[in-house]
Amino acid sequence: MKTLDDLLAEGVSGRRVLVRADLNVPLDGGTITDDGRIRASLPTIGKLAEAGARVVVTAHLGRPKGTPEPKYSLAPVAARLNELLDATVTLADDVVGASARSTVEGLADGEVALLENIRFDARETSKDEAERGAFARELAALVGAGAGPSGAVFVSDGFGVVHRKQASVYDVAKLLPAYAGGLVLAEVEVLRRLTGTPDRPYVVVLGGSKVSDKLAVIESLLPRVDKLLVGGGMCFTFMAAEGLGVGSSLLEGEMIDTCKRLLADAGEKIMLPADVKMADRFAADAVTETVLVAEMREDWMGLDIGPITAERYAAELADAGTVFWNGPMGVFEMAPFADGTRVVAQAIVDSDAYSVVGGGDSASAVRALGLPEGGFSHISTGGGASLEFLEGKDLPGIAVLEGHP
Ligand SMILES: Nc1ncnc2c1ncn2[C@@H]1O[C@H](COP(=O)(O)OP(=O)(O)O)[C@@H](O)[C@H]1O
Ligand SMILES: O=C(OP(=O)(O)O)[C@H](O)COP(=O)(O)O
Repeated sequence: MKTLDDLLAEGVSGRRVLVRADLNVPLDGGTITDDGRIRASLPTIGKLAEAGARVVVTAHLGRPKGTPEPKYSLAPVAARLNELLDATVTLADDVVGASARSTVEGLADGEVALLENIRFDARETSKDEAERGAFARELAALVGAGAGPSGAVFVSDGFGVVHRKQASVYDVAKLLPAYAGGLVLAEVEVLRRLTGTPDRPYVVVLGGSKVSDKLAVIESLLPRVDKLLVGGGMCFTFMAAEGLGVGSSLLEGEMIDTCKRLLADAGEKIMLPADVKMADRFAADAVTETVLVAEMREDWMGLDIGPITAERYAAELADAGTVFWNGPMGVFEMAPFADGTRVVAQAIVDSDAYSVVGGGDSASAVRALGLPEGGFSHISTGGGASLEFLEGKDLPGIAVLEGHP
């Protein structure tokens, strides 16, 4: 795999470099509530700009449906990048259209362009390879796909998206000389430690809201771990599989049978909540009640694990040798539903385990709840990406850099 250092050694002055970054930060309206992913992307973009490259950054924000939507504009991200980088950053109004072309054309050496949200074009995430390929060709053409030592190149630095077989992550890497960025390399190096022979017990904590993505990972992860603690939006599909009513909590109906099978196969390995904090609506000032899981209210939703559960999970974590945590235990962004995440995160900090936290929102929770970042061995920018890496899977965005897509 060729790396950013190889590219810098070749020389990038005056060359156009397309960088795929993961700048998918949490927003409250137009305000970035945690800029961790932007900061994590600075070294690669900064080194390229400093070396005189004309840097074209591409990234996504949220999950728009393949058309421009103002609330998913990268404008707040461009503004933050401008503040943090020692280089001028210009945001194009579109992805590969007239604005993108003129912005890229207008770049001087050492300047940075940010293309609008790459997911404003439906071809980015298409399952149809030909469609994705056509889009990737437009992206490559934008930076001018000329071969040779002065030609355009691609740097893959969005670790949080390397598990996605998408045009700007995967297909474009086949069209331009492709290099692994510093962030991707650093993340992979740390996570390798967890795929080798992790210190036991190896405890994985799973929560968050990307339920179907993550349920799919559990099957291959289970044989590798000693305990799986489930919380967040993840737990209700398991509870439904146990025959419990979960009210209007997050539920992945199509995965109930999978959860039944996982529970039957895993025995004691999977731990589920004993109690849940429910709310009458999804709001910080909702009416709340903490109930045992057998007593969940029909028209209410579970927005946090309860205190009995949090203490049980904390006790498991206290003795762990290795911990991987992805996904908040509740809707920590609203104070009444932050306790479960706080208790679990604090237990990880207090343990002597080698601990990795992964995911945009999980990392943001660590900072928002005031936990010491140094209390974790590593804070990864990727949740789904690190989970799939730990499964032992070949991630498309990395395999393509290694030349065996
Ligand atoms: N019980 C729940 N119901 C709905 N959403 C939840 C629940 N628990 C946690 N969440 C939400 O999950 C989101 C994070 O999920 P996810 O994207 O999977 O995590 P990460 O970004 O760390 O990988 C948070 O914004 C949080 O509000
Ligand atoms: O936020 C992300 O992943 P994560 O929530 O698993 O950490 C990445 O930006 C990938 O986003 P996606 O899951 O919409 O492809």
